[in-house]
Parts: sequence; C-alpha cells; structure tokens
Amino acid sequence: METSNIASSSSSSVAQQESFTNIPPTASTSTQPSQSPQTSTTASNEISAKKQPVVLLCIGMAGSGKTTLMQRINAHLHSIKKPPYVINLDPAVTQLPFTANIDIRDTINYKEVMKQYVSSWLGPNGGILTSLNLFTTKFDQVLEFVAKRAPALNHIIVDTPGQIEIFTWSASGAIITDALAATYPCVVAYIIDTPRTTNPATFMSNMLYACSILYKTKLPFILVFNKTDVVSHEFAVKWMTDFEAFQLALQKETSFMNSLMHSMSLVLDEFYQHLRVVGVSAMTGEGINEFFEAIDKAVEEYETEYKPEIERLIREKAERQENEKQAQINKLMEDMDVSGNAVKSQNGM
Ligand SMILES: Nc1nc2c(ncn2[C@@H]2O[C@H](COP(=O)(O)OP(=O)(O)OP(=O)(O)O)[C@@H](O)[C@H]2O)c(=O)[nH]1
Repeated sequence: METSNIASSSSSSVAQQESFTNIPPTASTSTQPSQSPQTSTTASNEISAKKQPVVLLCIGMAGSGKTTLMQRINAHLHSIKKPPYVINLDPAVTQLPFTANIDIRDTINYKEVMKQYVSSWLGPNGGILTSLNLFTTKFDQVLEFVAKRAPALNHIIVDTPGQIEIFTWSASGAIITDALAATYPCVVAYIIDTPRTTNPATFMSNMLYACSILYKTKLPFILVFNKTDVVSHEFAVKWMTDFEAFQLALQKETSFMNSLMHSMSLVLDEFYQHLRVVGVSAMTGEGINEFFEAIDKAVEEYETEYKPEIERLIREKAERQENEKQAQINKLMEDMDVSGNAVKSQNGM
C-alpha cells in the first residue's frame, strides 16, 4: 500500500498535516470495525467539563456541495483568525481545495484497496466502504491527534464520503460519529442541493433521508440549503413551516404516490420541529454568518439536551461492561472453586 502525502496545491490556507501509523489494506483479517475506539480508554468515556471545540460533520448527497462548503467554512474561520482542524474522510475525492490536518487518503489508497480485495469483488463503493473501515480501525490515533490540538481549537470540521450511505449507514460511520460525540459537542450539517430539491417529491425524499440520519446519529442537526446563489431556499422554508403550502404543491403532482406523500408529509411536520434551517451559497459565501449562528444554537442544544443523554448512554455502557466483567470473574471463581474441590476430593482431602 502506498503512503501518499497528497497536499492540495490550491489550498487557501495551510493546515499542519498529521502523519500516523500506516494502515495496510491487510491490516486486519476482518475489515469491519467492531468496537468504538473510545470504549478502549476510560479517559474519553467522560465528556470533559472544559470547553471543547465543536465538531461539524458535513453530510450530504453526492454533489450537494460538501467539499465546497468545507472550503468556505475553512476560509471564513481563517479570516477571523480561528483556523479549524480539518478532517477528510472521503478516500475517493480527487482534489481537495483545502489542506486537511488529517486526510484518509494519506493512509489509505482506495484504488489499491479495490485491487487488493479483488477476491471480494469490490466495486468503487465497496472500495470506499472498506477504506473507511480500515481507517476506523486506527481512529483512536485520530482522536489522540485531535485531543492534543483541542485546547487551541474552536472548530473541527469533517468532510464525509460523497456516497452518503457509506458514512451514514455503515458501522464505521457510526463508530466515528459516536467516538467524536462522546468527547466533543457534535453537530450534523446536512447539506442539500437546493436547485435539485424544488420538486415536492424530491424535497420530501430528501427530508425523509435527513430524518433517518437525525434519528440514527441522535445529534443536533442543521439543514443547510446550499447553492442559494442559483435558487433561493425560501420555497423550502415555506413548505416546512406552512403545511397547507406543501399540500398545495403536492396537489400539482399527478402521481399515484400522492396519498403516500400526503401521509408522509404529516409525519415530517413533527420532524421539522427539531431542525434548524439555513440557506447558504458555498460559492459566494452568502448566508455563512447565519450558518455559524445556527451552529452556536445547535451547540447550546447539544449541551442541554444531547450531552446528558450521551453521558447516560456512556454510563450505561460502562456499567454493562463492568457487570459483564464481574460476571466473568464470578464464573472464574466458581470454576476455580469447583476444580479446587474436585482436586481435593480426588486426593481424599
Ligand atoms: N452555484 C453553486 N455551485 C456550487 C455551490 N457549492 C458547490 N457547488 C458546485 O457543485 C458541484 C459539487 O460540489 P462539491 O463541493 O464537489 O460537492 P460534494 O458534495 O463534495 O461532492 P461529492 O464529493 O461528489 O460528494 C461543484 O461543481 C461545485 O462547484 C454553490 O453554493 N453554488
């Protein structure tokens, strides 16, 4: 496996790249990570009381503008002298317009992974997923790098693979998300290609997807309508706040799916209550201040609502592990006792 140091030539700002143990594609017999990195250390099992940087997970369909928005966020934070820590988790991206502190491509060559796992018949998506799985096996190292830098940081921004399901529906995605959220306030920015969402059916499909990610990640969520320089996101805000307006738009559709869409829109009405919505143009920078205001509010929400729940889950998990450990010790003691008695009786004692 190659260890390439792919630094972007067009970077507007230079971040210090971390280098860590190479991960060969044959690093593990199973490429499916099974345990969250934070479960192996007790230190990160508690969410630190001191102020931590915000982790912003940029998730969205291919082409929605994740990378361009990352570049915009990066440039904005540099301009206010608060450079972020940048993590790229997309092994297949060909060019990044910014330099990442941690770049999955520095340790994993996904084309090489596809070749080496040829017996598994990996296609491009299988290659990306396997690359992410391999990277996740070393995510504890990433956490260590981040922890060292954390005191001087305000934001950690994370770009995810274009094939959205590879991050949102994989064990690796869940492990990475949980590991970060266990230590830092974590916010999901779900990026939507606004011009491609003006059709009510497409809009609703996108909202249903967002809904599934919200319930999967259980993290504060911002709906980011991108590309507002092409189409304003006002229609979306209207549809989300005015049920009748969306119903009216749906009526114009003459699909046999209308009644299903009508029922689904009722469900989504509840989901909209849990969201923050912003319109941005990653291209022009329009709406970027509102975006950062939404992040601040999402962090407050994380502190008051999400953090106690995450801490409760961590405590429960620790208790469960402790109970299991105790049960194993008890079982061992019993076995030793039984064999001890057995040995004694054999010796006529
Ligand atoms: N007009 C306009 N175009 C944009 C904007 N943001 C991104 N784009 C364009 O949309 C296309 C996709 O942008 P990317 O940033 O590569 O999108 P992505 O979500 O990272 O794409 P994947 O890596 O394939 O998932 C590019 O041609 C961008 O120039 C925007 O705010 N306005």
